Amino acid sequence: MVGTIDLDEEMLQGQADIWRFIYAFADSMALKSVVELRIANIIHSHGGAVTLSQIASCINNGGSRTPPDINCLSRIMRLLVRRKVFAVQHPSDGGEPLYDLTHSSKWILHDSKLTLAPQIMAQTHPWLMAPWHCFSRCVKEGGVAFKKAHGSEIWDFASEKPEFNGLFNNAMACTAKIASSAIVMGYKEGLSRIGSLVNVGGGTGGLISEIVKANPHIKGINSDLPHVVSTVPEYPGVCHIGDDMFHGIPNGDAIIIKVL
Ligand SMILES: C[S@@+](CC[C@H](N)C(=O)[O-])C[C@H]1O[C@@H](n2cnc3c(N)ncnc32)[C@H](O)[C@@H]1O
Repeated sequence: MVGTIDLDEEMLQGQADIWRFIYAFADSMALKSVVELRIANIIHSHGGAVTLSQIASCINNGGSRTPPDINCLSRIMRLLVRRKVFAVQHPSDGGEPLYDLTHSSKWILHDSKLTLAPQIMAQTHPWLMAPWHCFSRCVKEGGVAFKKAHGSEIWDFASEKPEFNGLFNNAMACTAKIASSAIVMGYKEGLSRIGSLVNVGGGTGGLISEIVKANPHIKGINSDLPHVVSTVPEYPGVCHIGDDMFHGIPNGDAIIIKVL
């Protein structure tokens, strides 16, 4: 048995840190719940700060006659106010607190051009959470956490499960959209000098389509695995090629690879 612990100030701080780590997942779970409930969109659609009752009245309960649990909602919102995802004002007349968006919650609006909502839904989904439970096995046995959790590599799993394929590709597409304007600006000069560009592992093609939109002289080629390109939308000036990059990469003047 390890010796007794001397509970001095540093040990107590150490204990507090461990409790914080134990419940660190609560932040992402609370975030997931407000994305599922579309709380940021509800506040946004009111055009300003709103009460919890107003928010609750707009939650889509899927036709259920049970009203949303405001007490539960208030606890989730209290945590996310603390994390600065939402802001709260307490009216001086003692009226109900008013909740508003912050710079963080503007990133979790559904259907916004720049949003991280699909990324939150993917990363907090049990499919993508399960591998995190396999870290110690990875240390003991070696190997990849995703395969330990699901029995197959992530890309094979995606090709067999359309729902996971969609969830993952939407998450990638939203982050590609966020980065695309910086890439278009950052590589402006290089892009002006090429006639064709291949995005290897380009997912659903959002990045290459933005590059081609800003540089219509470029022929864009989006290359990814067949189960990904079979679901992608058409973009003017972009063709999609479904292949394994280890078997070959389509010809082009230049290639771009982002997060592979
Ligand atoms: C992490 S995602 C990134 C997607 C995109 N590049 C982005 O930044 O949003 C990795 C992509 O690589 C693709 N990929 C994985 N293995 C591949 C392979 N062997 N050949 C072609 N694409 C592959 C996946 O299907 C997926 O779309």
